Amino acid sequence: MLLHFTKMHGLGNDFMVVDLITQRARLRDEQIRALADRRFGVGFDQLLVVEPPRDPDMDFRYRIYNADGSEVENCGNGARCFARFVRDQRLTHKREIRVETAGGPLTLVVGEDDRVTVDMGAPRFAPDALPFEADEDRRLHGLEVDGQRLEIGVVSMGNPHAVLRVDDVDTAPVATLGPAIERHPRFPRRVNAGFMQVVSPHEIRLRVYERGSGETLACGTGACAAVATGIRLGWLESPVTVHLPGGDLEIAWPGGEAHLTMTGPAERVFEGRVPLK
Ligand SMILES: N[C@@H](CCC[C@H](N)C(=O)O)C(=O)O
Repeated sequence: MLLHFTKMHGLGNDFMVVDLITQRARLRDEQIRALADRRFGVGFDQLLVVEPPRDPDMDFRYRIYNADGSEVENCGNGARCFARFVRDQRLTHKREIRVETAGGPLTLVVGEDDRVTVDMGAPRFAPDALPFEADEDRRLHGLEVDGQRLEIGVVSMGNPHAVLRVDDVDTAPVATLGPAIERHPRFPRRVNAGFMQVVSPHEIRLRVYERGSGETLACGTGACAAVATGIRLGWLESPVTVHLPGGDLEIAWPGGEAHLTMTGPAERVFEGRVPLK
């Protein structure tokens, strides 16, 4: 069969978006990996799938797969693209859209300027939420990686994140430490690894080595995880502008059990049809 898709991106974190409401398909892991291939396939960091909701209070089910074929709980940049997509495809006319994800419900709000604000829920710092094998429930945890002792924050934004503060993101060893943190045995379901440079209380620079996709130009949940960690540790104050290699996100979090909001762009690139082998 030929699968109709739309290529989109949020700050260069790129997606293949597939509507499985008006077309029928089942995508196996190996098919997702083949489609994700940047030379032989469509090429993307994540595949986003639009499905009918299982919960009648929701508008859609939002499913997310990494380039390695693994299904994941949440994707922040993807959530903004998802909101643009369902409106552009006329699957809804709503500006406030409720979606169910494997990591819990999300609310997506499309502004008049087409920027999308996502209610990302409350960050969860309990190690069991990721999960992370911790000796104690602390704000910073020691982690031995490649013979070095790192101090990391751990936080779930529906999906798991480790956050490491660095002096300069340009020289941070993201390509070597990133995969070592991602697959560290103390993270049994692997983890996304964020490298954060604090510029001022309202501004950070961030690079993220994503679980299942490698380093991306931007990571929405990673930006939320870094800001939540920085505010909890007293390094940052809400709101915070996050400078990622692909552009900027605005993150606000009043603290405690309050929800984080993330605002940024969502761009459509092209549409196509690809054979499903
Ligand atoms: N790009 C994303 C996160 C995608 C999922 C992540 N790689 C995971 O495995 O949890 C974002 O914008 O949040």
